[in-house]
Amino acid sequence: MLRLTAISQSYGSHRVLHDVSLTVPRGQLLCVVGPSGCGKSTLLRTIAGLLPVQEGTITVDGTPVTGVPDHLAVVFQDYGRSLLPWLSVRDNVALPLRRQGLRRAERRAAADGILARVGLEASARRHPWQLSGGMQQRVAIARALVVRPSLLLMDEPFGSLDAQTREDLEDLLLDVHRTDGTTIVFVTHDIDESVYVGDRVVALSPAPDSGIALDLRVQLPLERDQIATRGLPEFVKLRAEVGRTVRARNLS
Ligand SMILES: Nc1ncnc2c1ncn2[C@@H]1O[C@H](COP(=O)(O)OP(=O)(O)OP(=O)(O)O)[C@@H](O)[C@H]1O
Repeated sequence: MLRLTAISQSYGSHRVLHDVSLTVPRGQLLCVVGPSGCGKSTLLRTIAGLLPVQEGTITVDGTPVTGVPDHLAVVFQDYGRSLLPWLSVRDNVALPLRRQGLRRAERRAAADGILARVGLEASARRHPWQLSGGMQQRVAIARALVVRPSLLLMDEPFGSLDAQTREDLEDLLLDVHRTDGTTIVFVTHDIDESVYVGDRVVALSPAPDSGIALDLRVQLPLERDQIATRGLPEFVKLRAEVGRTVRARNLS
């Protein structure tokens, strides 16, 4: 379980988060929405231990976060820069396993298993620059999953992909979430996407509030379908509710 208690973060005199408290139960897929500059990435980087906590506390399974937590993986939007171009796809995915002391054959077998999972088994020997953007982001997701993270943080991971690829990766993420029960915090500026993939949607307010404007449970069937789910009255209602809250607070 991830627990944030009274978190406040500033850059100099610019306060970005104020008194944010949030509990994310194990296995939940939480989406964080809000306009550019409201602090979504700051929240994610703070949870990841990449920014020091200035005020408040963050715990993962009861342990305070003081650096990068164990069993954490992060996927950023910029897949192009996150992969090492001189390594094959398989070696990119296997890289995080070096720290776990696994032998080379074990690392490769684990990487191949995850690559099959994300539909890239045929590309294991290729290099990232030989792949499309969507395939590169699949590699980045595979590299995050290979460590079997208990907490997966994603910062607009599909933001720069075309619509079809984006939908495919949303469904891949849902499959991972359902199968592995990984706790996921997923930042997006796309309200539709947040309702489609989320178990829960939290909207952040920009300054001066700099807090949580909305915290909504998504009560949609677990089996989601890009066409059918988006046409459900409940989906339309939730999307409107998030959109109304965001607009009422001038969040987008
Ligand atoms: N390293 C930094 N130094 C100073 N100010 C920063 C830094 N990083 C972010 N900011 C500022 O903090 C605010 C929040 O930024 P943050 O990136 O967390 O927002 P965001 O909601 O993720 O935005 P986006 O959707 O554009 O990625 C912005 O006003 C931004 O300019």
